Amino acid sequence: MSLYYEAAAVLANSDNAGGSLKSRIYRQKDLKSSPAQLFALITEASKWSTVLKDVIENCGLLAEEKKLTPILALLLSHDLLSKSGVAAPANHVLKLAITRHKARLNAEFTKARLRAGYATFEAFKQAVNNGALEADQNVTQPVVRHPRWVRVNTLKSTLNEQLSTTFAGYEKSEELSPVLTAPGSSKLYFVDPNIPNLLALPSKIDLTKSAAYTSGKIIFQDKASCFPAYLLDMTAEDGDVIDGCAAPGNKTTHLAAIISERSTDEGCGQKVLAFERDKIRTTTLEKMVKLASADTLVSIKGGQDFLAAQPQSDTYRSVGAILLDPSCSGSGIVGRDDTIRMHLPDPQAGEKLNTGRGKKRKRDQKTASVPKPSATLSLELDDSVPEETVGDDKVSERLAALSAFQLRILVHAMRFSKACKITYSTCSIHFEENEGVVFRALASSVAKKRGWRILKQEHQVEGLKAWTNRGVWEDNILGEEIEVNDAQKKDVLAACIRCNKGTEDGTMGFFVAAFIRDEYMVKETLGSELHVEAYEAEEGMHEDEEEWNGFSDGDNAPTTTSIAPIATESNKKAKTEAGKAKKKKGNSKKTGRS
Ligand SMILES: C[S@@+](CC[C@H](N)C(=O)[O-])C[C@H]1O[C@@H](n2cnc3c(N)ncnc32)[C@H](O)[C@@H]1O
Repeated sequence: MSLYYEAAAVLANSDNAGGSLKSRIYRQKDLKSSPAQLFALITEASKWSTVLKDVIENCGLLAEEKKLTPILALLLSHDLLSKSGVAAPANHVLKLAITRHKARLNAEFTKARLRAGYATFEAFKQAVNNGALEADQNVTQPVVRHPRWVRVNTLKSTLNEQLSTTFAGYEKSEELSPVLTAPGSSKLYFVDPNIPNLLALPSKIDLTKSAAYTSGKIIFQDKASCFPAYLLDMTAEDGDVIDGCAAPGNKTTHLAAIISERSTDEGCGQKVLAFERDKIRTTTLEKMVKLASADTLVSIKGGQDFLAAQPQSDTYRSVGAILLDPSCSGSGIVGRDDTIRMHLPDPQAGEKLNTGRGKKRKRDQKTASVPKPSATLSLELDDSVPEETVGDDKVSERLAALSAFQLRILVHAMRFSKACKITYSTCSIHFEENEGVVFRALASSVAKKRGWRILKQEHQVEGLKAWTNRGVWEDNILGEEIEVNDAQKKDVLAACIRCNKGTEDGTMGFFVAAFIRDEYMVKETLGSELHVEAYEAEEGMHEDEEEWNGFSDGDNAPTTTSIAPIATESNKKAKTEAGKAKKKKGNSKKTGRS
């Protein structure tokens, strides 16, 4: 089969294969053409497809050449009109079918160029490469696209080095908005003001082949996804940090980079302990950690369930901070704007032209007509490694199960003996998985006993303190068992950080909150771990928490959640304990004890 038949088969997708264009091509084992050649032909032809559609229709090509389908006509005319020429032997049936029309196609192409206002082919080509002919560029309001966020991996490079190498020749934008509306692959960058070493670039910039990307000096990571590691604000005194849900490793490598940047002699030897329950995703995590040169700082707990880690074990005695980014509904995830659109010629266009009525009139009618939706093929260009695996259309029915799991994993993190900082994040937009989990965790007896509280906005790291999009409240979700007074509600919501998708911030939908506790509470609870365990058993904490086995386990996930109720006798006891602790803190302050 020739290159053109193979490309047409991929595009027609007759076997209804899912996935991006790349995966459709690379999945085919019996291809005669090289996958790279197929990919290049399809992507290049798609860029020109709005022009070629008109050219082919105006020539009446499809009415005359019954062997050609709209897709074949488009691919062949692309190659015929480009310098490369048609890649087939001179007597090949497809080559004969297209070259017969070379003169007319050329003439129509020249007319199309002049109509579009380009004096030379080179100028026309440049405009096409910059996406100037994309349908969405013709509307009066510029299209806002999700930017390509690039984090400079400071374990291997610096922002300045990247600006003077990978992004040399790029223009600096002082605002994000020009990057969001920049056509095609314009060379423009914006230095993010909230997260250090983060750049925003126009969505279609392809850096996948750049040396910086292939060598791990830059990492593609959405801005919002950089919040958790940055909000944790690790210092050399914080000891080790656990990443409880690590694959594919964006936040793990970010944590490693922050630890390394801030390391002092005191912090020497600080580690990231990266748990990943899924064995296949562990492989991705390992690759990413290695590529980022974070392997000396990260100890991967591959195939291990964070919930099975014993918080009081000596192994975790030096863990002072925990980052938790558990599985969620993924409702905040935005598809990358890597879709290519192939505008196909109308097979009947030529027949209309040949009915004897004036060609010009027909052309005008055709130009004015709205293309049928079926005449455009849309394909995702690339597969990215999703941070989230859950992609289920029954998600709304399962929010309760997800939030029960998220609460369980967060409360588990709160049990670690020396941990004083936790960040909890999701790429979900649902209250149930976000603020709902935060309020429930704060109301748990573990949080109360161990002195966990929310990290208020005013105490957050500079770049995030300034972030204005904060937590939201939804009535009738938490249920009567959670008592939240207005002042608590206000404080906690102000401490929660939200990102919305499709806004001028250019982020995905995301949520993050941080919890802290004072070191004196660590000492208090360390001194009485046995008491704490007994206390939690008495509270029935472990029995109350339900197991969430993930969507892959079928439909047996629980649909309800239960947590330790807030207004019980035992909670009153917790309040008394907290009161005692407060008193002790006051005393310790007086005595100078830290
Ligand atoms: C949202 S993704 C994490 C994305 C990651 N933090 C990043 O930024 O690249 C959640 C991951 O947690 C893993 N996971 C879920 N439950 C877990 C558990 N109990 N222990 C360890 N890993 C878990 C999932 O397999 C999945 O890879």
